[in-house]
Order: sequence, then structure tokens, then C-alpha cells
Amino acid sequence: MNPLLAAVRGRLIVSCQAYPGEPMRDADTMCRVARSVSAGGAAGIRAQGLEDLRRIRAALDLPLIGLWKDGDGDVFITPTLEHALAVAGAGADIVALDGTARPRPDGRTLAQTVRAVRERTGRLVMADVSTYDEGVAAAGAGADLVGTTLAGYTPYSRGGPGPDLDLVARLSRDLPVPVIAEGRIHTPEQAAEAIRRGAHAVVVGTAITHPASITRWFAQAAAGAQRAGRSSGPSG
Ligand SMILES: CC(=O)N[C@H](C=O)[C@@H](O)[C@H](O)[C@H](O)COP(=O)(O)O
Repeated sequence: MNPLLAAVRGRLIVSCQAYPGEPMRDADTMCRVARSVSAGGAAGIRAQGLEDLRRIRAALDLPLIGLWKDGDGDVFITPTLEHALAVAGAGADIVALDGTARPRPDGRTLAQTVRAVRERTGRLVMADVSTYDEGVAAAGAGADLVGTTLAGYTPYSRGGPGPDLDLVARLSRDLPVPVIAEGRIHTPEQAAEAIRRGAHAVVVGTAITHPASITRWFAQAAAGAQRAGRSSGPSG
């Protein structure tokens, strides 16, 4: 097995990303977040954007999955070959890209893109998919890893508040390449269950590195309890 894949086998990879306009959308901040999750035991990092990748590459020696979210079309995770080559150039060990069958902005197929990334950079390619059929097709197109990243984020895939662990299990059982469980994994128990159901590794983002979301969960829980009524206490 490729040493990078061996290094993350059965382990946690943490996605360190902030979104446009957010206070933490800053390469230095994301690099500090990456160093913090490394201290906590992350076996790998997933990060977005060329500057974030360069900073994290320089600071940490962990396997680095890189992507570049760009454009306002349906295909926005490393949408073209040019984006993929830039992600590799910024230091990613594994280039993550949209692995769905939807048309790509540069007109290349997934298979052509994967082949070109491999030939021109030697990096591994992770295909982010949303359904079982897309996972099968992505492995057939030559992807080195398949991630469930986009499950619930295409109009035709299954969403919901939690991860699609059935998809993880089916892909892990049937694909000849490692499957990465990613997307809406919010608890340590869900992460463990993804590994138990066959995932090669598990990627957690929001629940570890996105304070606005985590705060919202707690704030809503507190407000919900308040609305439901307190059973006792001084302010009863
Ligand atoms: C759909 C999409 O754009 N997913 C992105 C892919 O890199 C990130 O925004 C997610 O945070 C990442 O996949 C990890 O998932 P979660 O944050 O749910 O643990």
C-alpha cells in the first residue's frame, strides 16, 4: 500500500477550512488550526486554497489532502485540471477533486483529469462523490481514493443531518480502492462507526474546526431546552 495511505489507515483526518467572508478565512489562522489538530492526534489534514496549502505544507509533515473550491457552478471542488495541478504545486500529497459525472468546466472527463494529474504530478487523486454509482465510476476512472464528501450536496443524492454511513459501507465493500468517510460526521461515535463499516479513514471538518457551526448547535440546544421548559432550578 502507498505509504501515505498506510499512514492514515483507520485514522482521523481533519478538514481545516473556513468559508468566504468568515473571520477565520485566513491562511495563517488555518495553519494554526492545522497545527492544533495535529497536536490532538490528527493523522492527516484536508485543506482548501493554495495559500492555506502552502502554509500548512511548510508547517506540518502530515499527509495533506488539498483542494481548491472555485466558481459558482455545480462542480466547484477543484473543478478543472488547471486547479488540480495548482493544488499539487501548492504541496498537497493527495489532490481532491469533484468525482461526480457532471460536466466539468474545462470539458475534460474525470478519467482524463485523473490521468493527467498522475502523469504530470505523480500525486494521488481523491474523487469526492455523492452516490454509490459515482463511487464505482470514479474508481473505474482511476481515482486512488474515493470520498463520500458530496453525499447530500448534489440534487440527486441523499442528505440528512448525519453522515451517509450506508454509502460508506457499500462503497467500502465493493470498491477496489480505499474509501474515505467524509461529510457531516459530527461525533466520535459516528467516526468510529465509519471505520467499523469499512472506511479506510475518516475526515471530520465542521465538528472540529468550524466554531460558528459548533456554537450554533450548542446555542440551539440551550434555546430549545429553555423553550421546552425547565423542570427545576432557581430561576424556574
Ligand atoms: C460539500 C463540501 O463542500 N465539502 C467540503 C469539502 O472539502 C467541506 O466544506 C467540508 O467541510 C468537508 O467535506 C468535511 O465535511 P464536514 O464539515 O461535514 O465534516
